[in-house]
Amino acid sequence: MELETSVYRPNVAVYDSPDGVEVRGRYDQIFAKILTREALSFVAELQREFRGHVRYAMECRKEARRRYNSGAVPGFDPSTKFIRDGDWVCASVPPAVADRRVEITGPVERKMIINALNSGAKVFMADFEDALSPSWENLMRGHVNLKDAVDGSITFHDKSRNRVYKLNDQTAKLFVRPRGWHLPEAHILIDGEPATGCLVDFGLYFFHNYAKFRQTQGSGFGPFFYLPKMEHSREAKIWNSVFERAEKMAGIERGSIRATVLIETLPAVFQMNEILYELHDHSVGLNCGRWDYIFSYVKTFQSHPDRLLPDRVLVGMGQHFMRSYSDLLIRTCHKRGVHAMGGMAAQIPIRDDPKANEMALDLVRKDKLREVRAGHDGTWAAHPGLIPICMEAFTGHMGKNPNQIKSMKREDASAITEEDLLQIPRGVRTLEGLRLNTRVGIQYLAAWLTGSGSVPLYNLMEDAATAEISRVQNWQWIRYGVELDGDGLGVRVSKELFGRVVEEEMERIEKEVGKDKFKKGMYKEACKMFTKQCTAPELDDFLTLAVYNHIVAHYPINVSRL
Ligand SMILES: CC(=O)SCCNC(=O)CCNC(=O)[C@H](O)C(C)(C)COP(=O)(O)OP(=O)(O)OC[C@H]1O[C@@H](n2cnc3c(N)ncnc32)[C@H](O)[C@@H]1OP(=O)(O)O
Ligand SMILES: O=CC(=O)O
Ligand SMILES: [Mg+2]
Repeated sequence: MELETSVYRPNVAVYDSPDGVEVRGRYDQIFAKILTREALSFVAELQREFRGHVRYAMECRKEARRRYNSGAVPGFDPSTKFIRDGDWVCASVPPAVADRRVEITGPVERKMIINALNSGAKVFMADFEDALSPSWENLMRGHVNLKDAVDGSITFHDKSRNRVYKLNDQTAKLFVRPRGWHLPEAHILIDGEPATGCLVDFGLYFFHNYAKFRQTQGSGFGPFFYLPKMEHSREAKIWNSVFERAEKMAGIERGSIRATVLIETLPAVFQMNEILYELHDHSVGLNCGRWDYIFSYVKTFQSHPDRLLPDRVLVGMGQHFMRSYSDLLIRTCHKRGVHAMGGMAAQIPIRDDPKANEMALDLVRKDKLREVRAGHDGTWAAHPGLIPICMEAFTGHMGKNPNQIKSMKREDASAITEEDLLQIPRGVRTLEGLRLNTRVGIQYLAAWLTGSGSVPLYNLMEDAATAEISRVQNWQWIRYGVELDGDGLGVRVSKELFGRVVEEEMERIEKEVGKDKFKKGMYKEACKMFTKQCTAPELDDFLTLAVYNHIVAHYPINVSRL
């Protein structure tokens, strides 16, 4: 089916919402096939049953932050030692996804979904999170696209190239990543309050696709999910209950739904066993979400000027704290019988410069070889052009074995300590680091405000997670008047210096993108928002949450109640 959304005509049609549910997003006949009364009722049930738990979990995050801001550091929880020491395993891996050596990721955009499913990767993670700007249009089109993808009917006509895209016979297995617990969905009110974004993403996708997915993709299991940005196992416990609730509603076996949790916050690295324990029969592993993890390191230690990061480009997987995190994740997953997935190298193919392209591909190759040699069972690719390199690295090492769960136990990694996981990364801080953070942060935000959640910038993939690093690092450097020790100038970061950097980088952006695009884009608005966030007295928790209102488009309040 080709997706053609219709033109908005006020007051002619409304979504058929159940009691207590109000849809404030634009009406569209195509969206109405997703926002059915039954699907909205399911989302409302999830919201009503779990909103108290979510609220409590978010309060606990705030409480933990208060402790870290008063000097505490995260660590293993003595009260759950029995879980870490216990001899238990998760449910066995579903055969359909035993082999996940290369997973491609991307936003739930129509052409990209088809390209990703056809890419030759074993898995496609369709993203409502880091790679998506969660506007109403993007979200609803995303659901329409996924439904068409799961039932196999998805097509796309690229009119400019007169090219029709459709699915190959063999496609990647689909995982869906809903938003994090912290994000609301302001276009759907339940009992007068914005719904929890991830319950909307999960609920709508599950409701419409579970049956077909289990028949065609999951060989009796599924649907499959990736779960982002959790900070504690109590958040995994909520997901586990959501899954049980969904399975009950659908009348399918407990343990059908499977999820891989991204370990991408610093507190969560101390909770990996506990997270797997909570999800148990619903788990299919953990993944190293390295970019959010770096962001979370800065956020957790926002008030610890003795734990500053060096320039963003220097915080790679070679840093002791990053290597320890990935090694302990492998050890934990393999002890519990599930996949230990690697992460995303930020390099993407560079079309117009063969030498630079070769260097970028070589960095990806090295990163993937490090992962497979360490014992990871698979990895992420941001672009179809990287799949052959990732495949080669993993297949070269694993051969025909679908994974390394049994063969790479990594018992040596049991010795990893809290000190290893928290070790301060080494490297210098430079004015160029401050400039790059600023240039990237502003351009990413400008893209996000206009509907793009992942973009190529300076030959790297940038998404919400990578942009967050730029924002929080700038904030911390300004806050503590950090000395930029890497360029021999000994300059200290101040609001004045940052102000000058912003001005100069905006001029540079204008030159780079061209006057016309600069004028038509949202660079000035993005600059204002980014500057405000970097200089705020208190660090905002999330960039995308702080600016979310700018992409909320409520249609006439009375429309859904006519
Ligand atoms: C930290 C994290 O959370 S990582 C996970 C979240 N981030 C992501 O998923 C990023 C995914 N990747 C992307 O969004 C894109 O690759 C970008 C933005 C980085 C680069 O995009 P572009 O510059 O447009 O790529 P490019 O022009 O080289 O694309 C070439 C082709 O590959 C396709 N393509 C590029 N990336 C992807 C992808 N991830 N999935 C599917 N197809 C893709 C394009 O659609 C295009 O197809 P076409 O030739 O049929 O028109
Ligand atoms: O979601 C992945 C990350 O690296 O962040
Ligand atoms: Mg992430």
